[in-house]
Amino acid sequence: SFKHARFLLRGPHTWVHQFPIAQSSRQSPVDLRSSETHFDAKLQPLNYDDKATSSRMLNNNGLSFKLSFDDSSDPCVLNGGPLDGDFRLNQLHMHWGCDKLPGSEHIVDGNAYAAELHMVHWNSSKYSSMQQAVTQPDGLAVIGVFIQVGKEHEHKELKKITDLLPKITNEGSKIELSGLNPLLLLPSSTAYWTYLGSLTTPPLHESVTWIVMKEPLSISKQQGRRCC
Ligand SMILES: NS(=O)(=O)c1cccc(F)c1
Ligand SMILES: [Zn+2]
Repeated sequence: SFKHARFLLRGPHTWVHQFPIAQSSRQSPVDLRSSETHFDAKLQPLNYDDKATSSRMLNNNGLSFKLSFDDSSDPCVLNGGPLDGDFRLNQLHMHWGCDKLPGSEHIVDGNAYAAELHMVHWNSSKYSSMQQAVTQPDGLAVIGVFIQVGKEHEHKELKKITDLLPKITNEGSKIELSGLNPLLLLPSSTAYWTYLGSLTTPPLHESVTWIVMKEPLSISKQQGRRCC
């Protein structure tokens, strides 16, 4: 939201003054060290029950974009994986760097990616809105998908988003985007890491079950240039 945008400009090291939770126990992002992960046979495959058709793309803070979904009617529902119950897709957004600077929030064995897509869902089995769920320890599930700049391979569904970026360069500008299928934004491999964490930006609520896909998506070099 706008009121938190100014913290993004100051950087994470300043957040602890306003948000002491930044020093707490389940803060995200983390460095995912494969040697410290373990296979959990109880984990189910991720499942999307339905595919959202309508969404609104917004340049939410001049630094990034947010694609908001209508999670009241025709919800896009995620379940399975580490989740108990249904989680409705509320918004998706991306964190990116610029040119050679990586922008992913999670890193894997110390390596960062060019960008990271976040698909934010709230627990509609237990709560009645995103606003109510966002402060609860089992309130949110965020799927993180790493993005690397590939050679030719342009990810079709992601292209629907990056092609629109030049149209929302100003803060607060909005554009409709219908027919996006979040399922197609997931990589072909369903392998994922999962851990209990938090929002990665203020207000840093410790309400997120993170599901980080192991396989990155690729975007072409010129698509990546639109993200600067
Ligand atoms: N970057 S993130 O942890 O997905 C996030 C930050 C703030 C609000 C939100 F709904 C999701
Ligand atoms: Zn995010």
